[in-house]
Amino acid sequence: MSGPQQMTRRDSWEGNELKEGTTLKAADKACMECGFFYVINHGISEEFMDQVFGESKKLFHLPLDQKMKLLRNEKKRGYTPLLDELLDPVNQLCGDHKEGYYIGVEVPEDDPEAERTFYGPNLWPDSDILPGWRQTMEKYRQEALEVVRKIARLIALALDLDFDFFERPEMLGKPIVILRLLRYAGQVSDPAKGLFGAGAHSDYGLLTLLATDSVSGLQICKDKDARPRVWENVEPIKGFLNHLVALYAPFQGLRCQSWRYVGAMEQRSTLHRVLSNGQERYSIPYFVLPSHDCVVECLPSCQSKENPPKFPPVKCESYLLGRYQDTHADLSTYKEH
Ligand SMILES: O=C(O)CCC(=O)C(=O)O
Ligand SMILES: [Fe+2]
Repeated sequence: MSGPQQMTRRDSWEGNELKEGTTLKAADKACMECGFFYVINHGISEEFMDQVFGESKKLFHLPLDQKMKLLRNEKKRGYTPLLDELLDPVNQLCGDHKEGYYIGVEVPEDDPEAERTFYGPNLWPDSDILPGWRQTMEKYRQEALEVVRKIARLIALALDLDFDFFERPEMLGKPIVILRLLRYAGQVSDPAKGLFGAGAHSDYGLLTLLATDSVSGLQICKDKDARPRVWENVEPIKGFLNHLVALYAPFQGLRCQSWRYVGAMEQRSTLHRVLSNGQERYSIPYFVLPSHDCVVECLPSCQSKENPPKFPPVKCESYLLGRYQDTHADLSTYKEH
């Protein structure tokens, strides 16, 4: 039997016991009702978060030709220029008004694992230009993964699974993680004209941990099928500068069909987008997916004869690859650079 009491006994959140499952219930409710929740007291210091944002800013403020030398490669690592990504082709006139930088799991070129689609060496800015940059990002990637693991335990318990369900080797044992630095340049969004900081989309993984600065812009739509769609602001929380937003992205079968929001979203995480108000804005989503070979299918605790799986099983690697191909510009577009 798994449940709140077991979580209290076996684990704690940085020393704060999960009293009578209060945190568990809150996370469960947040996932059920909207798929987004704030995470505070997560153990990553405010000072370090400031450092990570500071380093991100330094990278984006490099001259464009230097950033283009780090243009994303076939492994989806490196710099993505303004307009590179088009998340909502139906409603967007052009790509997102944001630039980004992808950092994944670091696997040396000569390691056989580097052949995996989403593993391999990262592209790092020259340490003469940005000293300590790589170390800061690697440290953040590590610390954020620990936070994700803890949240995954809560979600497992909420789904009535063993608390370590997501820690199995094919899941978060060898996860695909993608740390992405983002900068919204401040071009004012205008939905009526099809101009967005980031077009409406659902994330693709198991969980996204999103760090934002204090500039507004993120919005969610709890029911993507409602017409007109209702968009709600996800404001940075005042008084808790150092917070993260966790987006439970119920990756295909990791979703629980009996959960209201999953029913509403059909298969993906809560729809969200970014509208820019003219101010420069920085954010750092951290996408966590299971291993390449994980066959993602409906959880046993979420199906029955009356409620059979809605989607066929899919391999994590193929699914993610498809989503990237659908949303990013063809690399040949940048050939002239
Ligand atoms: O910048 C944000 O707040 C959200 C970014 C986002 O949704 C994404 O990159 O998937
Ligand atoms: Fe997203």
